[in-house]
Amino acid sequence: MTASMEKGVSRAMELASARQIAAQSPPLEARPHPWLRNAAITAAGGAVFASLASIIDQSAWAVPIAAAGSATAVGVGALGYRAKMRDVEVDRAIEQLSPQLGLAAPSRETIKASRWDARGWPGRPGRLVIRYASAKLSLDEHFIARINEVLSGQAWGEYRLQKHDTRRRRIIFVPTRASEEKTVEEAASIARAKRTVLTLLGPTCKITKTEFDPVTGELRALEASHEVGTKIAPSGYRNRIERTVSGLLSGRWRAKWELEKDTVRFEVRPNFEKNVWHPAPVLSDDNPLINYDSVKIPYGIDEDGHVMYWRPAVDPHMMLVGSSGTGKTVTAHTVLTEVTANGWIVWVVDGKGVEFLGFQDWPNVQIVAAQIAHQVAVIHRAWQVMEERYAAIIAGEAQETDFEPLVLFIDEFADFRGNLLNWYSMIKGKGDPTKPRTLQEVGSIARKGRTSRVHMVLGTQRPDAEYFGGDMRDNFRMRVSMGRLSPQGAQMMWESMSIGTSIPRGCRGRATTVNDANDAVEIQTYRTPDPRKVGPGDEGYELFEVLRPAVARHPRLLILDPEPDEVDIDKGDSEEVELRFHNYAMAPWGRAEDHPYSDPVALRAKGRSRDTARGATPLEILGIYSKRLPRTKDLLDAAESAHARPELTVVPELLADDVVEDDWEGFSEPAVSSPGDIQVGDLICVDEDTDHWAVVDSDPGPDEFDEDHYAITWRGDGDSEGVLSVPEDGEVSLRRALEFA
Ligand SMILES: Nc1ncnc2c1ncn2[C@@H]1O[C@H](COP(=O)(O)OP(=O)(O)OP(=O)(O)O)[C@@H](O)[C@H]1O
Repeated sequence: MTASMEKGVSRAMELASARQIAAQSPPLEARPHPWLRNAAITAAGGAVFASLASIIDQSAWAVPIAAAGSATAVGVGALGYRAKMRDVEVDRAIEQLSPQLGLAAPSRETIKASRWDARGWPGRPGRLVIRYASAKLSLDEHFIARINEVLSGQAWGEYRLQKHDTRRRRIIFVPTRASEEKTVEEAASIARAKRTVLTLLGPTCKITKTEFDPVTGELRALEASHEVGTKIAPSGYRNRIERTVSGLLSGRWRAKWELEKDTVRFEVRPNFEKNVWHPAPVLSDDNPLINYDSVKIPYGIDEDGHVMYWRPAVDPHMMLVGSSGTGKTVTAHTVLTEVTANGWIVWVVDGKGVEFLGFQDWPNVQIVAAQIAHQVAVIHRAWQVMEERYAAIIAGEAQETDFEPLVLFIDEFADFRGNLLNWYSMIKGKGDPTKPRTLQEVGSIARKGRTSRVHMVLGTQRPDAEYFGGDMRDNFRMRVSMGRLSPQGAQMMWESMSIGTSIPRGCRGRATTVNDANDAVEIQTYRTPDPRKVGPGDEGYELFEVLRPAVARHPRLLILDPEPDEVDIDKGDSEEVELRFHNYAMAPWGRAEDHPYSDPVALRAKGRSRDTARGATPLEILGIYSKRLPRTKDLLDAAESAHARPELTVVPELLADDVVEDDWEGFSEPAVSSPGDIQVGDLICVDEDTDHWAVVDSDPGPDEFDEDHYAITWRGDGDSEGVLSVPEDGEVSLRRALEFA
């Protein structure tokens, strides 16, 4: 990156005002201020009178006269010096105001400062009368604001307009009242804010309102009307304005545009919470037959604290997308705990096999399928429930309100799909279709599930066009994308190359979703502890008490061994019958309490855990575990049922902080690009010295403050953001998402 690129917006603003200051030549000639001479004459006069007193034999008066003379001399000197300082300050204001008043050279006729108050040194004028020559100036509606900005930039505090007499071309400013008085710095920042907004939104812009923090007195919001609706229609332009205003004022600012009304509100952005623990579920009724229509599942909050909800009766299925470590599973756990608190049935297909183990004995979770044969069975049975309910409605034997809702969670759908296809290729028999029916069943639930109250929560790393195209995608209107999306992922998820592409990577659980107004918004998802990983004394543990449903309405279930097809001995079939896909899909189910030896929860309760030392090393898996440690048969024993998961103790996951992420995964090697070629979603180096890279979050466009420059808005990995100004012929170091490189 070139040195000129490091110039940010604030520098552009400084330049803009520097240009004006440069225009104010020549400076005023200093006024004569003989304060030292006057003080000396006064002191000398005192001395003369003191000596005269002695001569005329009144020597008792000599000392008092000498003292009074000295004191008067000091007073004369101080007043004279103060007058000089005041004149210097007024002259400086005159010089700075001349360009605003359209004068080629500053003139002392422009400002008359009077009614000085003695607060501070050398005091401040209680009234400033400003005269201007051309009536044309007053036609510019920013005229007064600009003058006020210059006045606020002096060391006198803040002023307000008292009177503008356009006929006599005279403006009177007085200090703001004590109650509304701001520090010089605050006043300057307010003036700068107004000025920035006026500059960015053009001469038709009017500041209509300002709001201050009642406690600190700081500017909190500023509203404006404008007539540049067409110009600001592209979101990139609005983004640049927002970021420029934010860069110039203290704190993070955002803009709320009312495009139809041609108004905008700039306001201080609330701080986004980084960790929001899942609040206790709010329930009206936990009977699923009664609460069905009203259930809303909260899963996070936006930056203003508004809660985001999934309403299954309105949007039947939910899709959670996000790459590894973004918080997808935590959000799925949030949804699961809410769904079960409402008394709804939950079935889980745990694509990775370990993410939902902690919920195996959670009330109202009937089954957690961790291995592929069971997962196929769970999906098939959910599909069967749907079909039979559907058939019952068609036959007039039932109606929707008769059905208890069932939510099928499929976590890590892409992993599951891959495993399924592999597994199917191994068990597929003669006459079986080329692809397992399971995938069709998922599609079918997505399309028809709502009528029979069979819902899905589907999590996956990326929404692949191959299986989320067309219908399938449209049936998942409730979507959450966790973490930062690639531009292509954003197109798939949000039909926009930019939505969700600039989520800061350093903020776990940060996501994009759609709010009730159907706008895409950034949210912080709730954090729900995982019962498998969080034990007594750990952070979040006490939450289980409020999250765990008080009543288990639905019994835990197990998938039992599949039954082979009946053997036709007459036809000479061998006694060894291979299990086929349909045998697994139709495997019988039973209540967990009736099958303690197949129940992983019961087995775990019996305390069959792996020898920890043995589990810590991969040597055992390689079959070369040290003979010095006794080899136990626990693991094998635990697998006495062919399909029960033998082990629930899993080597702990690395903590998020321990993971050294590859910052550039999915991005190209750095290359040099011209600013006009930069796209939303590119990573650019915003500071060469610190090697600070950030993601571009809107299309680059002309820099309103600097001719022949591009302004590029960016967001960093934390909650930082900014705008980079680059000359049109300058260069930017860039990494592009690989699918676009
Ligand atoms: N909402 C959240 N608030 C705070 N921290 C979170 C949140 N969600 C996730 N995290 C942190 O991020 C870690 C990873 O989350 P999670 O396991 O849900 O990711 P994931 O997207 O499912 O990843 P993977 O696909 O690898 O399982 C969690 O262990 C937790 O420390």
